[in-house]
Amino acid sequence: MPLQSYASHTQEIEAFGLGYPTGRGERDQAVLGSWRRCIDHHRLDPAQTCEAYIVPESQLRIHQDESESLIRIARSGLERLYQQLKGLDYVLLLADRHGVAVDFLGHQAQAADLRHAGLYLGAEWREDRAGTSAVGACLATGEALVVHQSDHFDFTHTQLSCTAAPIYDLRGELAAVLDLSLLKSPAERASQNLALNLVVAAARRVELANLMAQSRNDWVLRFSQSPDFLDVDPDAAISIDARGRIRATTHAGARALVAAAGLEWRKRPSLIGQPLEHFFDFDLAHLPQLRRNRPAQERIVRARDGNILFAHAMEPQRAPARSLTISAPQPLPPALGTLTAGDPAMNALLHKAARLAPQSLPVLVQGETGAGKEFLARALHAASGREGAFIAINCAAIPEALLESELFGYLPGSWTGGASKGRQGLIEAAHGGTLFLDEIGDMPVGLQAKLLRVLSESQVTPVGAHGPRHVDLRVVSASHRALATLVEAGQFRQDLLYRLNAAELHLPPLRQRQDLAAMLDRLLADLGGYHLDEPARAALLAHRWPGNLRELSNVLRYAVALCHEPDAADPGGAQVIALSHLPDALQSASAGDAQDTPATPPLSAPHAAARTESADPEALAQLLAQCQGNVSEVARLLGVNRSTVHRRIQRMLGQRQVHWGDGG
Ligand SMILES: Nc1ncnc2c1ncn2[C@@H]1O[C@H](COP(=O)(O)OP(=O)(O)OP(=O)(O)O)[C@@H](O)[C@H]1O
Repeated sequence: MPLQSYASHTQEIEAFGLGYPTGRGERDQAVLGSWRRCIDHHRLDPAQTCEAYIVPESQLRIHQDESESLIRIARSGLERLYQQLKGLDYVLLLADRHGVAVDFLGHQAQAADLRHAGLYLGAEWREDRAGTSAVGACLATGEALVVHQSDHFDFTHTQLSCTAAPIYDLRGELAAVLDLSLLKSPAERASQNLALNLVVAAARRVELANLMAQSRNDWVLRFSQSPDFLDVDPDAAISIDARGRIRATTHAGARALVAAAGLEWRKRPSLIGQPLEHFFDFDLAHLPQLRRNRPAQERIVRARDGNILFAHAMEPQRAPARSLTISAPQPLPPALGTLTAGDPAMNALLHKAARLAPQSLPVLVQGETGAGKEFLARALHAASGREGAFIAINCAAIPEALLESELFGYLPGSWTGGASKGRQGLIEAAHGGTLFLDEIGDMPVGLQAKLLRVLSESQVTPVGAHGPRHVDLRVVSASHRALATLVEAGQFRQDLLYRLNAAELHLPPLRQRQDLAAMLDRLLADLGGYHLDEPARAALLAHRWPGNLRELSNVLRYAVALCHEPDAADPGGAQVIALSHLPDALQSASAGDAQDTPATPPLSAPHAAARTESADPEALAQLLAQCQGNVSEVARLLGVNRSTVHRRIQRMLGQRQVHWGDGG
């Protein structure tokens, strides 16, 4: 494909934007998809050119810190790939999920040219900033692709040829992009086919290495279509916990599981936590037969859809893995240290949190409901050294009409329902401190634009005020919903997401934590020094904790209350919690079933009727009355979070209005 002039390049994209076919039939669909997003979604103008942007050094360090373990794991794979391509002038970039190049391998002799072209450490290739590029389009679609010369949206980059492949984390989320680029390339797009194969294979190997590094205490099952490559270069891998449930997968592993269960990829449920036998005709007990002491040709497994694969099972390493780092990790600040009892993933997350705490960088905390997102936000504030207050606001709990005045405040007389003296908003109240935006995914789209302005300009304008006021804020936000999915559905602004998630912390669900036993002891000590007998401990350890730490805390408080009752089995009322003190669901779980049932304390009839998502409105109303309108108490009794209760109340009120209206 010959190089285009600035004028014909701009014309082609503009014509495409207006719905005309492109002059070049050979344009790849993935490239055209990116052009469409650049025009319709990012509102970029092909006539406007812009040099590559390199983030400042201090920001680059934060991006590198966030991707530290990935960079370490990816490094040897990148170096191998770079060596394979030596002499061909390729540059290798590892970009994080924000599109910033956090690692780079290229000719130092060409450093100035590479930096100028954006093929350099710190270059930011997000689609909304740089237009169509291999990194940006790969981040937007999660698919590997080539963006060759005039495929680039911005004329500035049309000398480059770039090929990128996605790297997914163990939860199946896009974590990074591996990019192989050339400053000068042959005109033919097909010249990059080999680069595409190489980069896809390298990304797969990085995912495999990541899974191996993080699954030392689990079984790892690696798959291949052919026995010859099984032990040396498998296609996919999954890890399995001691109860035979999927703990982690590579991207190809996830695809293999979805195919094995005969599911459609787009409609797949969460794979993590599912038993192995949902996907294959064997279970945990069969894994030792798939170890390497048998020839690869004999290690055949059958998927539920009838497909045959070759498998290699690697048993958990019993001895704790020796740390690669020479120095001992720094102790955690006390506020953060209390959130772990030794789980390796939690420890790693908290060390990252400790590095982020003193910075003003916005942090997005993700995790299942009850996993401790607000606890972590408070600990980040405590460890930040910021002198202002910690101000928390639950965006799901405040009616939309009030949320704006709550956040921004208002001047006297600016609205009829307001206090006569006006009121300071929560954003201003957090000046010098931390603003915690809980359930940020529920913020109305109109307010999202206003919040974006506050974050980008550090200024807030109260309702009715003429001028803005400066605010010094640290924003921590949280959501149990995947915000990227909300962005795709048009319910959350992408530019706001980029403002909020400069750093992301993913809290592991309690069922994946290895410190459950120690957490039990710690929480019981905090409750006044209680102990568990063996059956009770076994039942608690076997439970799956769908409500996470909130559920655990409720169950323990319930058990503590019961173990004080006069009890024939324990006449002395010693502070020992027995199986009979636990909620019924946990007692039956200890008999081997009901693993997925939330173990909230037993409920009375209205409690039970109010508990399901399609809750009986009358039962919910009754429960609210019993708790004198205390939503937190209702949430505690139902074992759900406060925003769920608020959502149900709103639904209940809506249903009632319809009912009354019907009745005339
Ligand atoms: N580290 C912890 N130690 C002890 N209890 C905890 C811890 N973290 C959370 N909890 C318990 O879980 C409850 C819920 O915690 P938190 O509000 O931080 O969770 P969350 O993830 O923000 O929940 P939601 O998504 O429902 O808002 C707390 O009220 C507390 O009882």
